[in-house]
Amino acid sequence: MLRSCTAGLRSIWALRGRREGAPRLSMDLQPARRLFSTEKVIHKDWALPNPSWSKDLKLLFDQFMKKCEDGSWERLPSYKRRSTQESEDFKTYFLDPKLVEEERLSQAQLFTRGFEDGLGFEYVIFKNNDEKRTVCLFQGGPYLQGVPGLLHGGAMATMIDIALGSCTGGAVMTANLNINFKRPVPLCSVVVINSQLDKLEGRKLFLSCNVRSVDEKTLYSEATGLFIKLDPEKSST
Ligand SMILES: CCCCCCCCCCCCCCCCCC(=O)SCCNC(=O)CCNC(=O)[C@H](O)C(C)(C)COP(=O)(O)OP(=O)(O)OC[C@H]1O[C@@H](n2cnc3c(N)ncnc32)[C@H](O)[C@@H]1OP(=O)(O)O
Repeated sequence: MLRSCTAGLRSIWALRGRREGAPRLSMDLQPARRLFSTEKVIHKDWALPNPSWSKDLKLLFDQFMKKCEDGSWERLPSYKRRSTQESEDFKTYFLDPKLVEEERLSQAQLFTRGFEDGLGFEYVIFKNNDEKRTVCLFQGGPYLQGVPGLLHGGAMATMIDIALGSCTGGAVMTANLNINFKRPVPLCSVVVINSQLDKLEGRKLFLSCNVRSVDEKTLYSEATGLFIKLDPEKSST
């Protein structure tokens, strides 16, 4: 497993920088072109295959894309940054302007999308709206190591949080996350996170998920989460 991971790393480094394109632009470019390139990076959809994806991940991706054809499933796009409108909406709930400098905020990005291709979180989420459930395909790269050769539990927790959150829609916050780690996840392997909305009670959304190997034989983790719809009348900070 580690050998294939090293081989993967070599090709990852060879490809390094190609995905975003923009950072490789030389500094003598006109400001307008730089701005255009930056915009392209911000609006790039990261939930699409790239050369670091393993055969398993690509195969599962293709299977779910087929399921999307009749409209029962949809692939959720994933961006590094929220749109200006979304950010403004969220600010009304909890962002005290005194807490984060505007300049810092302009640099903010979703941390799961902050790694080079294949080194961190590679994932895509498919949603079935009628059944109120999602399937997240996740390949955790070598920079997410905890115990040597294994995925860090915090990285798994992050993906579980995102997978459960993707079942909710709208402005919510995680209030409680409860995870049972049953088997360690090999680094660079692909896991499937099946999440569902179990119960909606006022502003409270109760969700659960399991994390399995691609062949479904290994149950890596089980988790439950409580998400709370934000109340526009209340500030959370
Ligand atoms: C613009 C949005 C765009 C969305 C796009 C969607 C795109 C989908 C795809 C991407 C998905 C990404 C997901 C990302 C997920 C990341 C989430 C985080 O990291 S979040 C970061 C990590 N999270 C944080 O930092 C959250 C920090 N915590 C908070 O901000 C607040 O505690 C709160 C907002 C969670 C609730 O506050 P508040 O609104 O004042 O609510 P109350 O106190 O009034 O309670 C209401 C009800 O809930 C009960 N209840 C509450 N808590 C618990 C609990 N723990 N245990 C049990 N119960 C609890 C409470 O008893 C009451 O019940 P009842 O009496 O009605 O029966």
